[in-house]
Amino acid sequence: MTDATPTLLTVEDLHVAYPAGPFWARRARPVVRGVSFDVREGEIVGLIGESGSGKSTIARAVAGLAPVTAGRIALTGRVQMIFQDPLSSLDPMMRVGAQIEEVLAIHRLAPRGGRRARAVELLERVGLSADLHGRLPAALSGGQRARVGIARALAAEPRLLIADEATAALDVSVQALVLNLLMDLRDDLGLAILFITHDLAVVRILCDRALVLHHGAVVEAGETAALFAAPSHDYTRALLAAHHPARRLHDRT
Ligand SMILES: Nc1ncnc2c1ncn2[C@@H]1O[C@H](COP(=O)(O)OP(=O)(O)OP(=O)(O)O)[C@@H](O)[C@H]1O
Repeated sequence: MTDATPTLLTVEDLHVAYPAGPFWARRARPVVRGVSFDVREGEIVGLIGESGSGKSTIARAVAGLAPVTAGRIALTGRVQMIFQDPLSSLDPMMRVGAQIEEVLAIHRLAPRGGRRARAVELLERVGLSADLHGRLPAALSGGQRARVGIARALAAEPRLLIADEATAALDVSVQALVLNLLMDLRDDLGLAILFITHDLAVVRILCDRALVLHHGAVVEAGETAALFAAPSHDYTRALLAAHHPARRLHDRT
């Protein structure tokens, strides 16, 4: 990563508020308050923070799916999201290959006659065999479904992937394989990834940089190694301590 690496996503002073209260007294409840960050090509950026801190809302805002009340989002190229539970994001009645081909058709990224071959290529790209093309999602393992979710996202040829707790439901060993796949995709395609997670161990392995969110605001941001080694904000220290009982004991003495 150099200064010349292109920036794919710029978020500036983002504010998001959801409608709240009864219909006769509607008001806006702010959940993201003045968040700014950028993501460069080939960079994996972690978004961490407690439940309800606004991580998914920021992801949805980048994808154009949240009620942005102020700020600016500038995105170069397409963004695709991958979710924790591919069973709910994949169509249970549709064969895996057809779901990938559907994305190719929507984005006009392969001629009708070439879609099947491209879908198989994408399955193989994520480490799945071509014969999964004709299977229904329910016939796959959790790890296979996670890979199909990634293949489907890749079909749109995004430059940025947003992974919202995408590996949280997987066994640790399967999770490691999927994280390796994401790192390979970053290396091979220059894909940037915004990775939302509760799991600080995953952030440490995967992310170049991380942003710590607290009540809808970024309280700390920096390179992952530096952030973990010397957190400067009390909230980050608390977050790290909660995940590292040994550190907490050490800090008490
Ligand atoms: N569609 C919605 N309408 C109203 N409020 C919402 C909506 N989506 C989220 N919220 C609220 O916005 C706040 C931020 O939620 P968000 O899902 O962004 O947090 P998060 O950090 O991703 O949490 P988690 O880690 O639990 O997924 C929460 O208080 C949540 O209840």
